[in-house]
Amino acid sequence: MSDTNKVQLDTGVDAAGTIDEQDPVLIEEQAHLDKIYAKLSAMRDELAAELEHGHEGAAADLRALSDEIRPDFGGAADEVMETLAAIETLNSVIDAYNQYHDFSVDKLRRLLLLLRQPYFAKVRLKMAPDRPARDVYIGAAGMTDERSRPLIVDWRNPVAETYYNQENGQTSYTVNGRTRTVELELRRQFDITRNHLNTYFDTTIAIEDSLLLGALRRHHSEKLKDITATIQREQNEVVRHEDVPALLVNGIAGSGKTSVMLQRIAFLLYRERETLSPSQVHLFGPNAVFEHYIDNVLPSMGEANPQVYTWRDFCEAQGAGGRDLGVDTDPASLEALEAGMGSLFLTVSDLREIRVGDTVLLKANQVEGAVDKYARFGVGPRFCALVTDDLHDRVNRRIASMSKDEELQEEMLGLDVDDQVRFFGETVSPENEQETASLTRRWLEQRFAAAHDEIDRLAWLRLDRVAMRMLNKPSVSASEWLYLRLLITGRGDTDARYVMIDEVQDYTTAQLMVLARHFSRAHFLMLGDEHQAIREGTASFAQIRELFCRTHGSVDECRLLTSYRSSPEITALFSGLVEHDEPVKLASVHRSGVAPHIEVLPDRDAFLAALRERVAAAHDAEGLTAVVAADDGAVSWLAKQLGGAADVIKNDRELPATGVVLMSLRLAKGLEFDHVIIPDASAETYPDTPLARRRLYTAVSRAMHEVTLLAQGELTPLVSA
Ligand SMILES: Nc1ncnc2c1ncn2[C@@H]1O[C@H](COP(=O)(O)OP(=O)(O)OP(=O)(O)O)[C@@H](O)[C@H]1O
Repeated sequence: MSDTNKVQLDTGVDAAGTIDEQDPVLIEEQAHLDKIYAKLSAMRDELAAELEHGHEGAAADLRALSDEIRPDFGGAADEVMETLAAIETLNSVIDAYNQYHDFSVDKLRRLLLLLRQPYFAKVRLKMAPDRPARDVYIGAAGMTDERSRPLIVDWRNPVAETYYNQENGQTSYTVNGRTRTVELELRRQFDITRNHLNTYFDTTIAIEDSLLLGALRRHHSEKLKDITATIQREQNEVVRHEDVPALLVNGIAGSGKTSVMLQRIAFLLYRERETLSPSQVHLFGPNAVFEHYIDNVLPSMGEANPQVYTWRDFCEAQGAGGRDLGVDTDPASLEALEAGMGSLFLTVSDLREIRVGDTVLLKANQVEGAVDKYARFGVGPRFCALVTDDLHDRVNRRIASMSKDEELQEEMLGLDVDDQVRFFGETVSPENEQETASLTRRWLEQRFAAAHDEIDRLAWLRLDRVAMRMLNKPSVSASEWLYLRLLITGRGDTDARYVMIDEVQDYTTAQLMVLARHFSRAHFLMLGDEHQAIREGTASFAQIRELFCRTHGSVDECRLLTSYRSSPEITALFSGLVEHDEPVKLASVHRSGVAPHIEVLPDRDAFLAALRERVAAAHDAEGLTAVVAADDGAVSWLAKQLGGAADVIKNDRELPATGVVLMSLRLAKGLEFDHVIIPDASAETYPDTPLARRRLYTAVSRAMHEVTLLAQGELTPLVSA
């Protein structure tokens, strides 16, 4: 936080930290809270009762309405019309009930959220010089009273921007693209638990975020928490950023990138609630431990989680699993595939028959027939769409001819009652040859429905073989396979609206090329820290910018330069590791803490004794300590040496709240701990190379309050003892 930020002026707490019960502001605000809390409670009770009775009422109404409908499709035209009209009425009544029900359930969800903490701030705003100022209370959700007057405004509402701007006096907010200038007379923060006002903070001269400092004093928690009440100004610029095709956030370790990304998802789900569903938002994280770490944030804000993947999950979901994952694929090979499309011709050995189980529905030469028919268009999206349609037709024709096969007809006639009901919705007894054939066809269509899915997922094309030939390589990676499929089909996920990539500095240009093409219509939010690129060969921010300018037209950028995680001492240690030509000034908002402990041990015995001593001490301390080793080999060796003293974290494990864990740097990505012990801070593991520098920066910056570096033999030249 900058030096210009001053301590707040008024609070309900005196210098000794005791609450002044006589403080008139505290009394007035507690009275307001009592009133709002009582209203929220009454609304909750009323709505819960209404929903309960509504269920019974709705069920009775629907029964009565459906009793009135006499299905009559065989009678005169006007009777049929009448029946159809009655069904339509019934459907619209059901829709109305559903809408009412959805609205009520959503309102109840908001009420329950607010009853935990009705609001966390208020701003007093003068909307126009000749109008009196009005108070706006801001909370995790919005709520109006029975006359539609706002009781609490959602933090994502445009007017709440005046709180996050952290400006006193003249400030502004944007509604529907128009900027409104207003006068902020008061910005008051509240610490509230249910109906109890613990304290408040007024920030009337310059802004210091007292709530933030309070929030940061706490210990590590096993799950990341939302930061709704304390989003800082630079972070708010990302959360409320206008909707652009690609937004790249470059932020130092602990600057809140992950938190900001989740707040932005909540913001988008609110602002676009009419059209955006969480399933249209895709989030890429570094590993499964991280996935568990963040999975509570959106639900705690009353929003559903998006689709979360690691690169591996994505490849597997796309059917590209089982290959090398392509994290080292050279972008040049994807470019070579693209360049090779113009001269690509398919031969019969590139094609595969279409089968379901043991039944071959189309032989490879029949598939070749479809391919040859459209070869003149050249292999690509148009060709692919035409071949696909043709293959669907061929499968349908094949099923039609199979339905005349006597053996298959016999098989259909022999279906037991359960299967008949499953396939036809009723039991059947065909009366003539035509009916038998028609039922056999319906049955075969369902039995071989998977053939159509196979056609759509390009099972008829031996993509690996084609790619190997184009690249002249003995095998292809998942990245190459996926990219070629995208080039041929021209379509990835066209329904996706937003793709969020956390830790983007760990992706290669090739991986990002695949994602940019797969989610070609989606808007991207990419967040990362170039100093935390822990693998060789990943994309630089300049390369990311260049790629997305090409694929998405433009890239907007935001920077986050304050660490909200680490103490000033730890921030100084990891910012000292940033390569020197970078003119960045990194800051911590924390009060001073403990100096880093750096110890060089002469031999293995001395090293292990020191490590065991530190681990034992960590068990007695509060919070969670992580021993972060450079790689999996080091983790195995240390696990043996430490015995049960440290809990080894492998992929897909949740973090405990306290104790000591042992994990590799790769898995520690994106996480944080009260205390980090780096057991291999030697010159051998962390030599003076740019990669080792970034790896050490990443390891050190996982620490909130304490960091210990132990080196056996020579200390890494990157730090001084
Ligand atoms: N505005 C804020 N208010 C309260 N806490 C915050 C705020 N911003 C960040 N934090 C806290 O700081 C810590 C770091 O945040 P986060 O993990 O989102 O940072 P990051 O930039 O993704 O870190 P890294 O890149 O090092 O993994 C978290 O504990 C988060 O809750």
